[in-house]
Amino acid sequence: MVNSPASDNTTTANHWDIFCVVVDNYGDIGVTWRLAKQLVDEYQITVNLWVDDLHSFSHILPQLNPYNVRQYFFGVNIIQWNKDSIIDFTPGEVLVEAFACELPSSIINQLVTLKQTNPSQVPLWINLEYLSAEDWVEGCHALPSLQATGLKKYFYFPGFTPKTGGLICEANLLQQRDSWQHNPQHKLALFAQLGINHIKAEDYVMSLFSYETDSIGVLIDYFVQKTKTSHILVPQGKSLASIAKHLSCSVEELIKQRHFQLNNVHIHVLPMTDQHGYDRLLWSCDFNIVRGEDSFLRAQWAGKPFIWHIYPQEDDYHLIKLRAFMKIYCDNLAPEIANEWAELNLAFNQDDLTKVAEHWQSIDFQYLPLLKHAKKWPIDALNGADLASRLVRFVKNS
Ligand SMILES: Cc1cn([C@H]2C[C@H](O)[C@@H](COP(=O)(O)OP(=O)(O)O[C@H]3O[C@@H](C)[C@H](O)[C@@H](O)[C@H]3O)O2)c(=O)[nH]c1=O
Repeated sequence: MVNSPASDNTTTANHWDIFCVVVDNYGDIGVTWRLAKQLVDEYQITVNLWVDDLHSFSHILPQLNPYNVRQYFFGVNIIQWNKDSIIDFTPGEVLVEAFACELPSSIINQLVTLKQTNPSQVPLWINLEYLSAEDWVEGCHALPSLQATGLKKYFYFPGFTPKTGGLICEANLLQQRDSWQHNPQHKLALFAQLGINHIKAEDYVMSLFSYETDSIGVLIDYFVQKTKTSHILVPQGKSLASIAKHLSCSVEELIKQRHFQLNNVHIHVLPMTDQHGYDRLLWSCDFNIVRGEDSFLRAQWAGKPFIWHIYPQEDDYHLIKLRAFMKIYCDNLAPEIANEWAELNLAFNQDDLTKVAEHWQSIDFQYLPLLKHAKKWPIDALNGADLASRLVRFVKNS
């Protein structure tokens, strides 16, 4: 990490600006932060990452000072913004508006003026959309939309097929994961670093980063009945409320005590770490429960079986997205395992506790084929090109 502060944002015309509004939780900033780091690291692009909420950001980048308007980490210029604070914006080559966050009118006006005076200098304006495995994504990816101002904005859809914008995955990530998983000492060292010294290499370890759901209690009860020692590692967040409810204690107690034991089950409350640390946590567990968009993808890159607790949307639209993903994930999986895994995910997301218990047990018995599938999946999902490389190519060809 190079740490010399960016003095201002008057970087070369050849820079990219990424704008992010933190709607909720960490997914919006999580995705844009990964993309910004990768564009710098692998494509030597100068990137300004404009973020409205540095407090949320600091949960996944602990070195960040939430009160500093401009700072520089991993080669990325991080700039705090709100509609009124943008006075010295210099357009670069590309302007990424993440997840339809609205750009300030001052910037739009600047682009309109540029179009009139120097059209070749107008940055390529891209709206980076949320990830979905639905079929319609292919047809909408990379379409331009003419704005009332005469400017053109392109819709960039990440996705799981060659005709979409791809998936964020750094060039060497899967090799790094393989060498990490090759030696069990890596995971034990990580657990020790997180303050847990008594996990043995053969223990069953699950990470849990979900929204609130009573399904978690069902899984705890399942592990309690088993003779094998299990550890549930819970980064501090929304899952704790459900654990506290199940254990009839308070979230504060969980956070204070950090370790709870029920028979052979150990529940450990972890601090949130940076993304690098979180990836390694996912690589180190036998099973991961993840959520939202970014941790969902990182669980896939971990090559381990997982449950996706999808971000809830109005009219249960999220279940359509969940089904679309499961359909492609299960494509090369034996139908009886695929069915159990899909039913488990549906039940978990719908708080259907009886079905969670039933399908979790089946999945537990089918762990090895599911693991084999999870290991192979990233190559199928990436289709030869990750999101950053497709995005850079898209910019070059536009
Ligand atoms: C637990 C943990 C997570 N993280 C990171 C991983 C991810 O980048 C980020 C979590 O983001 P997600 O997994 O996407 O889940 P999320 O629930 O935090 O974010 C959600 O926000 C909503 C507004 C969006 O609509 C959703 O699609 C989704 O993005 O936090 C760490 O860096 N360290 C940690 O210790």
